[in-house]
Amino acid sequence: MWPAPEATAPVDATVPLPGSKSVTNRALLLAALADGPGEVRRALRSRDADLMVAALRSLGSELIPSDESVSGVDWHVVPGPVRGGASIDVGLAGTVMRFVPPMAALADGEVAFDGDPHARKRPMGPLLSALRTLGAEVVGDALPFTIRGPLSGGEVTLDASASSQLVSGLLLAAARFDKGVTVRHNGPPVPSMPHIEMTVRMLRSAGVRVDDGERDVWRVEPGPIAARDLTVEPDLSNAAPFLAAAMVTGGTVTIPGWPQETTQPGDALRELLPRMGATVTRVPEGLRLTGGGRVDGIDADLHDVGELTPVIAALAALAGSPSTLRGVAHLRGHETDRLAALATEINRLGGDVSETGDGLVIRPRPLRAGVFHSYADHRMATAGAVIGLTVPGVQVEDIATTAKTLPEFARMWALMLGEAR
Ligand SMILES: O=C(O)C1=C[C@@H](OP(=O)(O)O)[C@@H](O)[C@H](O)C1
Ligand SMILES: C=C(OP(=O)(O)O)C(=O)O
Repeated sequence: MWPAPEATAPVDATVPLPGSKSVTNRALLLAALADGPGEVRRALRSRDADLMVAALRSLGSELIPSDESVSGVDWHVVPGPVRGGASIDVGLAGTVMRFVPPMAALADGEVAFDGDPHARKRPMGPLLSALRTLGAEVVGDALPFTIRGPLSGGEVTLDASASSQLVSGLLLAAARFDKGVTVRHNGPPVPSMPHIEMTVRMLRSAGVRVDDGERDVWRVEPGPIAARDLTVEPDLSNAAPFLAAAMVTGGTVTIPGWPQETTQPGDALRELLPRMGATVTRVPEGLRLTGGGRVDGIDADLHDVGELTPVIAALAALAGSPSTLRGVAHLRGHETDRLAALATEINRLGGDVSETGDGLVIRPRPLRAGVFHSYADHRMATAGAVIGLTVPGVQVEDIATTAKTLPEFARMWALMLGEAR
């Protein structure tokens, strides 16, 4: 149990954030598939990133760290032929469970995958069926499963409405398939499209030809993936709880190094948080948010930026008017069923949250002390921390689960509050 610190004054802090999980894990995998040694700088060090590093090493690449500090690590990556015989632990990392199997299908031996208990429930079926269609032998439709390549590539249709990562995973390794790949989505809209855009842009930056001109169709041409020297952007989704702290305390938080242009969904905070009453400006130091002393409810479709939902829901629970969050049915397949978890935990503290088919309706009520469970979900834990800023006596269970993407969270939170004025 972590007694969530209450804010005694408006926060006034600059919060440097480590690298993006999504960029780090794509960059490492592309470096391991590249045509020569490359560098991934200021990479995130966290459970999900460590699992990716271990997976790539067990498939035959060398990853050598240098310049390691709390803000990240520089990796020198020496790609090797993709080899079978490995057993890969994906933990609870969507980026490992969906991005590594298509790469493993390049090996001509068997590769076994398993993960945390809840990882076995996360959607994998459409990706594993796609790998079968493309020529791999796959045993299993969810974790645990085994893959035996090599596959040849070609055309495949899948329903990616459960997760954009099902598409990203296929695209990331596809230039190394003999025939490349054409992926067609057929089903309800794909969530988290900015993450597919991130995949496409990172492939193009590595010299891979990608055609995404037709809606829901992606074509990756076979060819080399160029070795690169890449610096990872700060994780903008992990900016959410810190920016939220400025909102609920009527303070100011500055995030250094906010990119001018990015495919990270966290960039949508610049638009969403002003709709909830914040003032957001770009300053020479980075992105600055100032809270107005009160939080407004919001009606928002978060389909493209689902990973922001837990912190937005926490803010909504502390707002002065009701909120409706829509378009996020796929959050039921995230680290936990996030819609059920948010409703249960906010209601446990005296809130009034109901689940809809694709989101949440949140009617603010005065909240009281109690335990906020995190369900092994880093973003549930940070949502609990936000609520605890203004509700005395909130205890967040398993704050250590923030290590999935931000191992230093509790220390950074204390540091931010220490800078309160
Ligand atoms: O490709 C990625 O890096 C991610 C894609 C999204 O997954 P879903 O499409 O499953 O929401 C996002 O929620 C996740 O945190 C990271
Ligand atoms: C959904 C998330 O993670 P994952 O990469 O495991 O899907 C997330 O970080 O919010």
